[in-house]
Amino acid sequence: MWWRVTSLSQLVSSSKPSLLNQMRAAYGLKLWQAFSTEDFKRAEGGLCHPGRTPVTTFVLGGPGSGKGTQCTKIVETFGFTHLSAGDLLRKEISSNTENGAMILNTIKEGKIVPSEVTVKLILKAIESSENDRFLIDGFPRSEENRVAYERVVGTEPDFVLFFDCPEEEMVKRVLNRNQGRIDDNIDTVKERLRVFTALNLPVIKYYSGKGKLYKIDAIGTEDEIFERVLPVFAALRPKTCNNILQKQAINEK
Ligand SMILES: Nc1ncnc2c1ncn2[C@@H]1O[C@H](COP(=O)(O)OP(=O)(O)OP(=O)(O)O)[C@@H](O)[C@H]1O
Ligand SMILES: O=c1ccn([C@@H]2O[C@H](COP(=O)(O)O)[C@@H](O)[C@H]2O)c(=O)[nH]1
Ligand SMILES: [Mg+2]
Repeated sequence: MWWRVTSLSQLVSSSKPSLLNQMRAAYGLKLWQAFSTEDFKRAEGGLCHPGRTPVTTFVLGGPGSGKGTQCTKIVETFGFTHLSAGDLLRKEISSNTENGAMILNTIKEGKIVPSEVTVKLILKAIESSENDRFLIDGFPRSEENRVAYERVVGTEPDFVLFFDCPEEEMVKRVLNRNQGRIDDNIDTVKERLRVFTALNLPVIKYYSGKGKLYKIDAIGTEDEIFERVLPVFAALRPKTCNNILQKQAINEK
């Protein structure tokens, strides 16, 4: 069985010195500005300012499994910044950027946008944030995405949540979502499920093998599911919840 709940002692972030960090220090560049498409292929790792070691969590699961819903709750309770790869891509469409039309077609078809586009958007969002803990929702979608992220960023996620939901329930949720999403229709959902099984499950399996995966049963009410998520983040409390603890201490005085 390849599902394995990781030991809590592994929730420690790591950083690597990198060529790009040195370049950025020298030229005042943000990492996402520092590579062109060509550079992207050979970029070395390195995400943040020297000494900045953000906690990153990938949040995975099929379409409609409840990733976004649970991320909202995690943000409220544990002060993470929620970066939904899908939302970042949809913003490109609504802002009419150079990749907007390509992204729109890819999402309509339920396929995966090229890694260089998505990784760049994620890096830009991380680097624009003051926070040091991030939920990266709906990414990586494929092994190719994963390898591209790790090559550019230079670190792996600290841990990975996987919302495990039966297909029938996912289809029901997506078709009832009512948020006007172009991909919330039965044909696109079928393709998204196919892509999830073919390309995303191998990523989930990879992190399971590394002992980084937390598999969460995604059936139940939103609150019941959040109860299952809580223990994963409770282990991070001393490191990641200083603000919350400080606020509590002030209020208790
Ligand atoms: N536990 C739940 N029970 C029933 N409905 C839920 C539950 N959690 C979320 N939903 C609803 O299901 C729909 C999909 O949820 P959500 O958008 O969080 O999924 P997602 O995994 O982010 O999907 P996608 O990958 O398509 O973005 C939403 O309308 C949400 O309100
Ligand atoms: O890393 C990513 C994330 C998303 N996409 C595309 O966007 C849609 C919608 O994503 P959600 O996470 O469900 O909001 C997805 O089906 C892909 O087409 C992507 O290509 N890469
Ligand atoms: Mg979502």
